Amino acid sequence: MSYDLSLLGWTAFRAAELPEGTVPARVSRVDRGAAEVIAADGQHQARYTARVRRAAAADPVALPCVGDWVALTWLPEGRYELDAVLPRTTAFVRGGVSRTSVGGLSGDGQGQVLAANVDVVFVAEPSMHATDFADLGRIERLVALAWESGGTPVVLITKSDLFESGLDQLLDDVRGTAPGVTVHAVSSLLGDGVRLVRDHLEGSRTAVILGPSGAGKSTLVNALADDTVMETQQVRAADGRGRHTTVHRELIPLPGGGLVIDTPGIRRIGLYDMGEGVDLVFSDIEELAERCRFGDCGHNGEPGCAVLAALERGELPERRLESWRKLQREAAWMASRTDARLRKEQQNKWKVTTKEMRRSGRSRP
Ligand SMILES: Nc1nc2c(ncn2[C@@H]2O[C@H](COP(=O)(O)OP(=O)(O)OP(=O)(O)O)[C@@H](O)[C@H]2O)c(=O)[nH]1
Ligand SMILES: [Zn+2]
Repeated sequence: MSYDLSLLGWTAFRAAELPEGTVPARVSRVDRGAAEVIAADGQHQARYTARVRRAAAADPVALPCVGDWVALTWLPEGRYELDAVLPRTTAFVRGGVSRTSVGGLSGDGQGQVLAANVDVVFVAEPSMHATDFADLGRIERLVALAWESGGTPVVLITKSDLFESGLDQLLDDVRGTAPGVTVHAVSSLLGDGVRLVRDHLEGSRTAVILGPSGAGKSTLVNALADDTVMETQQVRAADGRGRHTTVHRELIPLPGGGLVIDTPGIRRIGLYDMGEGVDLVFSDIEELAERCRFGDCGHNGEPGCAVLAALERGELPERRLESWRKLQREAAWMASRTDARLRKEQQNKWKVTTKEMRRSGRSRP
């Protein structure tokens, strides 16, 4: 079995970063100490070299993850080893690392990368969920997370067939919630909008689908694949003892081109790590805030507050201001945690430096 890597998203840009004498491959799944990879000559299980293990011990962000492009080296005994993770263009990180670490493979020693090199982030929110309508607050949060990853968010209002009338009104509200983000209505059941979704994957782009349980994510992947990938992805593979174990495929190539990454971690991803993502989602409020009389206006009744004025004029929904406040608090809390860690790291670094100086007989400058 051979693979055309360009269909998996391999580009000349990435090829330029491949170390000489190594073979490129994309990670389709990770296990402890090894990854399943797809190379041009087929699928392999590749163990990590000492170099990769050392880097990961120093910072878990350096661990290979689903979607990574990696460099393999061929061993004389006839198997590949995974020797390097190529720079990531985007990354979903759990645990307090921001975009600055993407590509540089450096973090604060706490992060874990859930998926890498994701181009498109579909935020799936059902038009109706049990007896509730689409949750605009959840869309805001997931769109913020999408921006934070470095990928491009696209909001999908799923199960659009459950909405009789008023779908256009709902889509308008959603567009107001996520300025500058493409919004589609999708019904996998009727096939409505599925082509629009597929168009975002043109050029072998990689996507994830975020959204609550029951949003119709699996059904959508099936619709994209024109068959039941999600059922058939429970492929049975013989393990070393000849037993059959169920292997869940996490990097799913679609027949029409493009890939979807679907891992338990990505399914559970919630509200970690929002910094600049919040500002992008709430660009309307940020713009208003710039017109407040005081630069440090808290929008709590200060004179000349443009935010509250917009609220009074009915131009800014109360709900939206409240979600913004909530996200601001969460982002501040996340930042305080990260700052505490950074301070500690700085201290440790300083300790090492002074120790080295003492050893070399120099005193502090
Ligand atoms: N009416 C309607 N129902 C749908 C549609 N898409 C999915 N469903 C139904 O919604 C339910 C949940 O769909 P799933 O695809 O399993 O949802 P999911 O997001 O993958 O859920 P988790 O696996 O729990 O994360 C199933 O009963 C589907 O049949 C749709 O377009 N319209
Ligand atoms: Zn104000």
